[in-house]
Amino acid sequence: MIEQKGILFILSGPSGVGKGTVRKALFEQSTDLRYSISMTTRAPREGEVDGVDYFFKSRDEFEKLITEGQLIEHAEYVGNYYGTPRHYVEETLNQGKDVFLEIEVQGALKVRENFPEGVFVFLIPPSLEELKDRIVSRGTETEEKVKNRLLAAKEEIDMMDAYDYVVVNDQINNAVQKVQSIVASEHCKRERVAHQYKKALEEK
Ligand SMILES: Nc1nc2c(ncn2[C@@H]2O[C@H](COP(=O)(O)OP(=O)(O)O)[C@@H](O)[C@H]2O)c(=O)[nH]1
Ligand SMILES: Nc1ncnc2c1ncn2[C@@H]1O[C@H](COP(=O)(O)OP(=O)(O)O)[C@@H](O)[C@H]1O
Repeated sequence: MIEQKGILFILSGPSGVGKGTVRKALFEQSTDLRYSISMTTRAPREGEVDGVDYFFKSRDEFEKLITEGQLIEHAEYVGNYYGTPRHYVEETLNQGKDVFLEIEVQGALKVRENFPEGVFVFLIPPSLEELKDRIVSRGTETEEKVKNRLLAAKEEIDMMDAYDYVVVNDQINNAVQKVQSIVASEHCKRERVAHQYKKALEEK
């Protein structure tokens, strides 16, 4: 048996850029990636299922998870906590399977501290005007909140340099294809297959 850890992929970017949309489209196609379902204190939206979209927690439960060190990272975002479960991510990577996180920017920067070998992908909008249109058309924010999110987005876009890859979300399918290319290219980079051949030859 060849022991090889899986790769941790992190998709991040400003609010409203389309992270959720791209992630869902990616997972609708066949992929070997394992999606890490986050914990949150936000209330479920219509149609959302506990354990599928998120693990929905009370604030007390969430704070307990933080103190127990059960989260790799957590962030407070628009009044709610969001966090990545440690056990699932570490266990899955140790089984040699790739894990995919879709999280906001503060959390992604924290993941980088613990998983420097992770692959960080930053999703950007084709333009700030387009980002504004997407946030407005989603219809989940008041005018004031749209303004705040755009201000935050400008600061977040400045953090682009901290990432390994930048993907422009012009068309969903283009963005999904680019993410898939990144996954493929990272596999080649780490020479998983080459490594396996080498090992197999050594064992002969
Ligand atoms: N830091 C962090 N952010 C997360 C996590 N899970 C989801 N998010 C981000 O939290 C933000 C809010 O998500 P959500 O409430 O589902 O609303 P959305 O804005 O419609 O995607 C999005 O930017 C998600 O990418 C997590 O585990 N940690
Ligand atoms: N490539 C795209 N072209 C047009 N609209 C998009 C695209 N990607 C996402 N959207 C729309 O933009 C809005 C924000 O997307 P969402 O996935 O909720 O963003 P995020 O998860 O980054 O906050 C949604 O209404 C979504 O349908």
